[in-house]
Amino acid sequence: MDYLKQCNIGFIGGGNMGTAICEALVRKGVRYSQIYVSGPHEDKLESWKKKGAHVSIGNGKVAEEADIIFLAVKPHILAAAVANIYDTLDTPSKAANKLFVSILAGVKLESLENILSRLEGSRVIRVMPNTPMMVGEGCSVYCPGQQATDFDTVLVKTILELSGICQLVPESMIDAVGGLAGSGPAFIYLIIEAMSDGGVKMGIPRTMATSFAAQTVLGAARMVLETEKHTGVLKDEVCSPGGTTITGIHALETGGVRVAIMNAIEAATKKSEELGHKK
Ligand SMILES: NC(=O)C1=CN([C@@H]2O[C@H](COP(=O)(O)OP(=O)(O)OC[C@H]3O[C@@H](n4cnc5c(N)ncnc54)[C@H](O)[C@@H]3O)[C@@H](O)[C@H]2O)C=CC1
Ligand SMILES: O=C(O)[C@@H]1CCC=N1
Repeated sequence: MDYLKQCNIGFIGGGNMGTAICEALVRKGVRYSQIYVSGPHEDKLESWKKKGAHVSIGNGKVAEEADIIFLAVKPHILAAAVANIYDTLDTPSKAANKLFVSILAGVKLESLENILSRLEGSRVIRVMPNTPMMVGEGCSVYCPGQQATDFDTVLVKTILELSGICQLVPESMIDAVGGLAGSGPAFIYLIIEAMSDGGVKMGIPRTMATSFAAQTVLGAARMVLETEKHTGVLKDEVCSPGGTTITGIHALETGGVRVAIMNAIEAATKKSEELGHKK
């Protein structure tokens, strides 16, 4: 953490996920004066600027000033975004200090290393974070590239663990983690919204229904993590024989909820693999 408070941290792309990672860092004591962010649109950088980050339109400044550089653009933008920094890091001595951290869905280490090969001596780590990092409840994984040092790996794990859990996984698992945990928050928002709709249908005011739904999801998640009981056991503890819950479970099973959720994670994983095959 000491190093994190001294180094400069860059974001090539300051959108939803870049913002979530930055917020996680700032909550733990990194200063906005250490943050460098770039993007093509001045208006989208305004909120970063107001908080005290250094903003720039081209990506060269971020590459030059930051020690750790998050690649946080959409996957199809990557090559253009990196090409934009070749002129800045034009000697091995400038590139050698740089650690790139890719959060891009689908893009493999091999492609990242190819794209960054002109920046001799640079290193890369592929990670898959999720937006709840913003509120201290992230779920991230990482996989180091060939040139990454032990220090780089510990550093990236430290950053991601500032805000939730983070585990090392083989690269072959990252697309599936993206489908489960990267995309997962959106699946859960949909479920919370549907629970809220159900509550409203049965007469609960909307604000109350949404907060009850969200707290119920939070409470159930903590029960799974803190009791370490099997989810089936926890479910059974809520279902009284002939009661309300098992009646609701029957309705869910009739609607194919398990299959729908499994299909969603399979589809998201396959989409991530597909993104990795596009150049
Ligand atoms: N949003 C999420 O929940 C997660 C996203 N990711 C990955 O994070 C990456 C970014 O996703 P989001 O933040 O959601 O997208 P976003 O669209 O919110 O942010 C992307 C940012 O890149 C900027 N940008 C566009 N062209 C650029 C260029 N040439 N140079 C520099 N910046 C440029 C855009 O102005 C925008 O601010 C994606 O590759 C995605 O796969 C990974 C995990 C979760
Ligand atoms: O939807 C996407 O492609 C990104 C990757 C994981 C979450 N959001």
